[in-house]
Amino acid sequence: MLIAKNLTKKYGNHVALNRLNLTIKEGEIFALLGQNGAGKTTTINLFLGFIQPSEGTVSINNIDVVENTHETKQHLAYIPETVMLYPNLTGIENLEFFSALAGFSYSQEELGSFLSKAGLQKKAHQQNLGGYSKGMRQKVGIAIAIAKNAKALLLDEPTSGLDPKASNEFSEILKELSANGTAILMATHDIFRAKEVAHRIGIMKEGNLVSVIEAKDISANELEQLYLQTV
Ligand SMILES: Nc1ncnc2c1ncn2[C@@H]1O[C@H](COP(=O)(O)OP(=O)(O)OP(=O)(O)O)[C@@H](O)[C@H]1O
Repeated sequence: MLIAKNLTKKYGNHVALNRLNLTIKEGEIFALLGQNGAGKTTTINLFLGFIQPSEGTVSINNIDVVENTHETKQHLAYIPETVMLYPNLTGIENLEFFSALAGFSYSQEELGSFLSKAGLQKKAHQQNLGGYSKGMRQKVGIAIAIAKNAKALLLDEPTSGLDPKASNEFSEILKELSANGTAILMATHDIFRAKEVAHRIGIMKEGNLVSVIEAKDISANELEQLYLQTV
């Protein structure tokens, strides 16, 4: 569970995030939409403990991120726009390395099964990351989340630059993770993907979460109209 209470981030006089109140429950996918500079990445970085709040609190599974950054990181997986992995290691070696960093030791069979669950074709497991497409790298990122048994997954524009098929596959994997109880927060510019994958959608403007919609209550076209009227 991800909780922000009155979460605020200021840079000097500039309010990047203003009194955000948000709870994302186990198994829920929440998509954040908003123009450049609206505060989406700031929100994600606060949950990650990369930056400190100016006011308010942020917690993961009821553990305060500021007070226990190290502990909350163990519950988290993070997929940025470009997943940073070692180009000279294979998919399975990268997964082994990042699982070990998180304190997990898995057999080659287990590591392979996580990569397969994340949708990576078997023949790619033993290939160097340097030759992977963006979609394949994202899948290794997902496999790391599975290997860590992450309770929360944070994604910053994960489907930007993915082709429609890769993007669709990625959405399906996110749905599977949510069905297994992972709380997912995803910042995106892709309105249609947000509608397709998320349970709830928030629209941010100038640091404020101005609208929260249940995805099932709105069509993709209505969401686009609402977005354009809001931002
Ligand atoms: N380190 C920083 N110093 C000063 N201002 C910052 C800093 N980081 C972010 N900001 C400001 O905070 C605001 C929110 O930025 P943020 O990156 O969260 O937006 P975003 O919604 O993720 O945008 P994008 O869609 O471009 O990724 C912006 O006005 C940005 O200029």
